[in-house]
Amino acid sequence: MTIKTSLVWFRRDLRAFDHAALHHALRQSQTVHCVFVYDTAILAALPRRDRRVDFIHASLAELAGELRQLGGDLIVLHADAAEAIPRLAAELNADAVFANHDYEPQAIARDATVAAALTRDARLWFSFKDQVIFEKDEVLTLSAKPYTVYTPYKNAWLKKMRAEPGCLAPFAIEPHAASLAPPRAGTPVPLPTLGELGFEPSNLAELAIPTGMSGASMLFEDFLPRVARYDVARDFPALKGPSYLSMHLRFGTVSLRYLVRTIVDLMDRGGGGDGAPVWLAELIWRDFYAMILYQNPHVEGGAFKPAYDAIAWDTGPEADAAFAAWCEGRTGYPLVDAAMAQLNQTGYMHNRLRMVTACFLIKDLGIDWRRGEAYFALHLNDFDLASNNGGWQWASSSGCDAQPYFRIFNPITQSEKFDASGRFIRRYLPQLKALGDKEIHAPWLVPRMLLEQKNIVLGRDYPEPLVQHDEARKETLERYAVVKVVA
Ligand SMILES: Cc1cc2nc3c(=O)[nH]c(=O)nc-3n(C[C@H](O)[C@H](O)[C@H](O)COP(=O)(O)OP(=O)(O)OC[C@H]3O[C@@H](n4cnc5c(N)ncnc54)[C@H](O)[C@@H]3O)c2cc1C
Repeated sequence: MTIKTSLVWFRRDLRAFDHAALHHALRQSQTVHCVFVYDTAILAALPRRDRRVDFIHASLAELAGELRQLGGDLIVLHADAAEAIPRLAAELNADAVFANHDYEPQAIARDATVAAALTRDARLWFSFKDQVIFEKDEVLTLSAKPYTVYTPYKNAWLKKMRAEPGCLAPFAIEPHAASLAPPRAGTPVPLPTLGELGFEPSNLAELAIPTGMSGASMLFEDFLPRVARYDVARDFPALKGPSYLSMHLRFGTVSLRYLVRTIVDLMDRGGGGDGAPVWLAELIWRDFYAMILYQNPHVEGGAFKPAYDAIAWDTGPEADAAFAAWCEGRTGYPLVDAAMAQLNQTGYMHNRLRMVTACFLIKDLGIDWRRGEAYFALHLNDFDLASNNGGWQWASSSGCDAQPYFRIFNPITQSEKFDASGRFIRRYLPQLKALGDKEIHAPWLVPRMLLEQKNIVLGRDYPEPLVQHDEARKETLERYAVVKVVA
């Protein structure tokens, strides 16, 4: 079928290469327009200084530039996307709109609204898998059911990837770029400024967080020589262990197919050491959680295992005060507080620390995991509903393949093990700098006199611990007794 005019709607796929929707639109259409919508339905809930909006803003400038290099253009709107896309399709007289799949419940509902409006206008809606390698029900158990346990899912995923190598093939853009619609009369229109969108610049540039396709490529180049040691280095927050690509995967400034292809090729050539398969396994976790959310939309707001919804969490002013202390990094547990400072100052948090802080909120403070999930959603640069929910439900033991409810991280032991010399803690809690490597993990255990010598007064320079871990642990085991029978 040849379509006269199409519109490609960019969402979480801000790149001009290896792009499923753009590839299909170009191959099937005579003329292809491209659009990105700053969706007021999403932006309304965000703080006015948001690194993600900054990131999108910078990444769109690069995307628009790339599309122009290819002979096309990027239309950028600031509107309610569900109304704006059918309206723009009508204005352009587009016969079809192309986009890539999204698996979040609100996005699925929005896309259904757009598709219905297009159909009413006798236009077509096409969407494609792009942000994951395998989606929906592509990886099923032998009894044709969705997996709920990660390791067998991973094995089936790997087997399918080997059996169908085409799943990693790139969706070429350049050879088909002649179909891109040239800039319309009166264009290029300058992209809206952050101010015009109602936002202020965040500290993204100050943090030197690389943006756009070039930023993603730079991070991956930097990571490749380190991948062989990823299996070890990834657990120590003071080290440059992981790839820092999560924000790019979130906004699609990098192609997941390219990442997987590169790592698999490396492994096939005997490279990548012990780290490459571990890193690949993390990318598979991402597919796994996207599949879990798609198959079980009830996880947004409720426990994957419904029995866990019966747990009574602490509420009221004391719980609110404890939650505020956790958010602001004032729990008195240095590793937890340093991790929260990292999140609050940079929007990133190391994976080990996401586990530690989540576990602390739920199992030391007795606070509903959904409150922590929402806080992360607001502050994480890489916030992704599926992975964030999966991570929180893992920590609260309510998720698929979660840690057992009786497994409760000891925040001091975690600190001694994964930040033994306190390097990470000192980076974010300079007021504890003077403490020794052994003392820094639990300052309240350090004799007062010694603290005084170091000019540290608990309660003045750093908080007393909010709870005693051993007592909190006992309370948590009692709290979880309601699920014991079904766990
Ligand atoms: C409570 C909690 C909340 C989380 N929230 C998010 C979130 O909102 N967005 C997000 O992308 N990740 C989330 N994660 C997963 C993980 O912490 C981050 O993906 C990782 O820290 C990002 O850093 P990186 O890119 O350097 O990762 P790397 O270690 O380099 O891993 C490479 C990529 O694999 C994927 N990945 C790694 N670990 C996981 C995982 N456990 N689950 C799913 N995908 C994974 C990410 O896309 C990541 O960019 C969460 C984990 C927990 C425990």
